Amino acid sequence: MAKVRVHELAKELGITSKDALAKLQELGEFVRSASSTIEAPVVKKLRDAYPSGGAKPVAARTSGGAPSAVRPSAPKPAQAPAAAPVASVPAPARAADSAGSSIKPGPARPAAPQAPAPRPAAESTRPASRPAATPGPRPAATPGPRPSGPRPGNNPFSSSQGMQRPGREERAPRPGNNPFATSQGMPRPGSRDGDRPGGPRPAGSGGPRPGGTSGIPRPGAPRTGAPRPGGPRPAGSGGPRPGGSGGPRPGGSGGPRPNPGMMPARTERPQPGARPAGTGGRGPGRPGGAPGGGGPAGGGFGKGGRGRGGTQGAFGKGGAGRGKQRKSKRAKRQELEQMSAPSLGGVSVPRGDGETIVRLRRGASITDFAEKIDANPASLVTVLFHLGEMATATQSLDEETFGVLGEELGYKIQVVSPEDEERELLESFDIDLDAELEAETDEDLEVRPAVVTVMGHVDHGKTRLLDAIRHTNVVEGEHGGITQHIGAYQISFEHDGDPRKLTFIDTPGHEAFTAMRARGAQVTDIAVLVVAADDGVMPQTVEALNHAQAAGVPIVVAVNKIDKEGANPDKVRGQLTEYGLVPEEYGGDTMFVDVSARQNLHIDDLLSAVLLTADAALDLRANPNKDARGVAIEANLDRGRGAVATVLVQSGTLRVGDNMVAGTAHGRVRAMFDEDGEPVEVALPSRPVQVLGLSSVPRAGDTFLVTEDERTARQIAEKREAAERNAQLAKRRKRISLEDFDKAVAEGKIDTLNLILKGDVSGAVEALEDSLLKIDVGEEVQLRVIHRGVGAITQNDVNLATVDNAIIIGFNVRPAERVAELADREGVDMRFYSVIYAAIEDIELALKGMLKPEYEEVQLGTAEVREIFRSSKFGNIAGSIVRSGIIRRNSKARLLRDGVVVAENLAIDSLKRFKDDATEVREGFECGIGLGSFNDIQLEDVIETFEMREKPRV
Ligand SMILES: Nc1nc2c(ncn2[C@@H]2O[C@H](COP(=O)(O)OP(=O)(O)OP(=O)(O)O)[C@@H](O)[C@H]2O)c(=O)[nH]1
Repeated sequence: MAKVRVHELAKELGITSKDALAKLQELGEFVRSASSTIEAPVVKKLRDAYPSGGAKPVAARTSGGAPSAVRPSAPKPAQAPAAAPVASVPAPARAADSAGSSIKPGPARPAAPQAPAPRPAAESTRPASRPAATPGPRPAATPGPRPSGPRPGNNPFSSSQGMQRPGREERAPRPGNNPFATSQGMPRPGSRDGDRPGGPRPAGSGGPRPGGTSGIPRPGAPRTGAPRPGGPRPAGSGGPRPGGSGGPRPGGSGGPRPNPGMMPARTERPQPGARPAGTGGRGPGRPGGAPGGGGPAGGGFGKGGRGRGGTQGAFGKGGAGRGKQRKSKRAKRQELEQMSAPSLGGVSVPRGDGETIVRLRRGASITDFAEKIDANPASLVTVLFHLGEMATATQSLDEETFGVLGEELGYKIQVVSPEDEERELLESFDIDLDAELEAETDEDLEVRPAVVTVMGHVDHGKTRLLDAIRHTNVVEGEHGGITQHIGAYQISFEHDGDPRKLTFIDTPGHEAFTAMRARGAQVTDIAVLVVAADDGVMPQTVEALNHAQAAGVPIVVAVNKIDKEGANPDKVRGQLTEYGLVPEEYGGDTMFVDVSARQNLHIDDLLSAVLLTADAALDLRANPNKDARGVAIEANLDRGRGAVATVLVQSGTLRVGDNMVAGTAHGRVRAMFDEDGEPVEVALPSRPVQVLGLSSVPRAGDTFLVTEDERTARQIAEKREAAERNAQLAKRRKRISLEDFDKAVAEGKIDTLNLILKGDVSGAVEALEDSLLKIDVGEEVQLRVIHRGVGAITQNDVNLATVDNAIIIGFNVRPAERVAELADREGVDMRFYSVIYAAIEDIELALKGMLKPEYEEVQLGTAEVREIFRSSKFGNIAGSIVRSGIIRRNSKARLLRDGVVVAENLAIDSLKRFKDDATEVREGFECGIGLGSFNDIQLEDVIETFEMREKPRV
């Protein structure tokens, strides 16, 4: 939003630019040239000086929040204390009081109470309709201009204003609160602040980093999520905390209205090509961000820099002394760009050309995006809000949300997928697994044993069957070792006269299977589905079946317990036909083998069936002549031996002494053991072995690989850990939800709505499924119930939903506590119903793209305004005390006066505790609140904050 330039205003007032400039100087406002822009209060001053001039309210033109371009004259000889309420508090007093109030009483109070009559010029932004609370006349109403005399005002930089005190000589230096004025300042015993170049504390000095360097980009430096030099940290915010304790954080506050004209704080010599400091907190395309570090301690919240400063008081501090002269071409250009930048939701953001690709890591936040496009994160939050999505600047967003935002702004956002992330990670270590596989020829590949998982309903004999199979091992007993459970084992047996091997995952049940799949590990080649012939198909049979089918793994059915009375293998065959497993003898392609695990009946037949199915359906070959790659099956921490992991080699050969990384664990293989506890020197593809020597315990399903040296392994592990942390953050948002299902379909992301149905009784689940399947879904989408079951929603359900992007429907059932947490972490949408029709209606609406989320307002907290710090640059800052709940930055807000809402649709644009940016401030504490461009704040106003939360459907 453009600000008024001197010549424009002069024209409006019917005077020449020269006159206007002269008058401004007379009024104590140094403005460089006729084309300089001026701030509302200065405009007001000039208007007041020419009362007959145009009466168009200029404040409205600047109310859009554009930062000030006022060039206050510097240095000023003396100034009024009116707008600098707490600057004169001696430093020790501030320190002593640091735990409590940031708004000091006593001598630090503004002089306003002494001068109730005229209102400061800055208040001219107040809507005219408001009843004037001040009884005295406003300056504007004063008949006749007062050309040169000092007048009450709140411009701390103006030499010609200030509250005149009786008995004081007008121009004599007086103790004031502008630490940058050469001729004033509360004398401090022993203080040499005034002598120090750059003021008492260089602006934004929050730590040891020189402000100048904070703007230097590091080309090619990978971003790990941590703040870095050249990143979004604002000028001089050198504090160790991300975001800097002193400076405006990328969250967008702290430097709510940065001054475009100012150069980076503390950057005496701007470095060519250096990124302007203060990126995080500044407006699009603006150079300075100079308000930068919140460092100044001039007021309750900060002090000024040298020579000139923005706000004294709450957010106050000055920029570098010579900023004015240093308004570079770039600064001007950016100012111009900003003026012409399109705005959405009242904010200006730099736009892409629709082709610009922005790559973001998983778990990236608006701040990360803002950094890439050089925008103000707070503006992006606003834009996103106008697009119907709510997020804070630092909250991790999912790809879809970024997509919406990017599209609006003309950027193509690519969120790096987990696979790409892993690939890129490995590529950075010169490891390219895909290229490795592609380069393999038939000569390199050798047959490997199939990897089998046994699944089935509880008590149908999985464990017993695994035992029976293990005992068929023809080489068993050769080593005389004690058989032990290591999570997997390999057997050798003869099939059609050939010696063959099979590897069994020895953790029966589909839990492990799904957990591994959820981690992207496809370990199993074939599933053996155990069904007790006397019991038939049971809920977990179906669940296991669904899991195997979802993974596209061929199934062999073991009809167990045929020795038992009442065993009815045919019934099992018939039942499973209904689930798509048609026995060969019925003309299907699934092999059914009747066995008795207890009596060791037909176990060989079962193994043959597994082999035949594997040979028929799968190409089981791998290259053994390379470094090993594989998956961790299970792991535990052993007191004596440290981390013990059972890994399955999938390709290559694993050797003792190899350096390996498994998930986020790394180390050197100290020793390997097989399932008989025998030491192993080498492990070929499909061979499970127990490995000693890892730094920590990997998770089941973590992939492992052998690296050239230990350092590489460690670095990969560390990077994976960082990536995982980020991914966790991103997952907190829903993967797929009913509300955005149609959007996902429209974007071609999915074409099937996968559902998992859980209910309290099977009748209800069936009824629900029947009704759902009857919904006319149209041609573009499909509805698939990938699993249904009776009972509470389990971890497995969530895992399955994670893998297959499904939504869980709970009918009269709830998830266990930890399951709800898991779902939340994984971003799985769970919905609960107690009326079937409600569920059907929601699904129907979702399929039609008509299910919109419902939001309700939830109050977060209230704060009472106790002090108002006026700043021509940042607008008014409400020095407040939190009366209830919490005040959170970026949250929505409204302003109440005497219980009546006087302003809606506000946002906590900036939030400070003392000089530091705060994310939130709790009840009982004081803080400085900036409401963006909204300035009509009065003492005792109540700022109420709230957020819109999605209403759960019932
Ligand atoms: N008669 C008979 N009983 C069997 C057979 N197989 C297993 N059982 C018995 O069935 C019971 C359950 O067997 P498990 O092997 O523990 O079953 P599971 O499926 O592993 O059970 P969970 O681990 O609880 O899921 C045990 O008492 C076994 O002895 C069989 O072929 N015939």
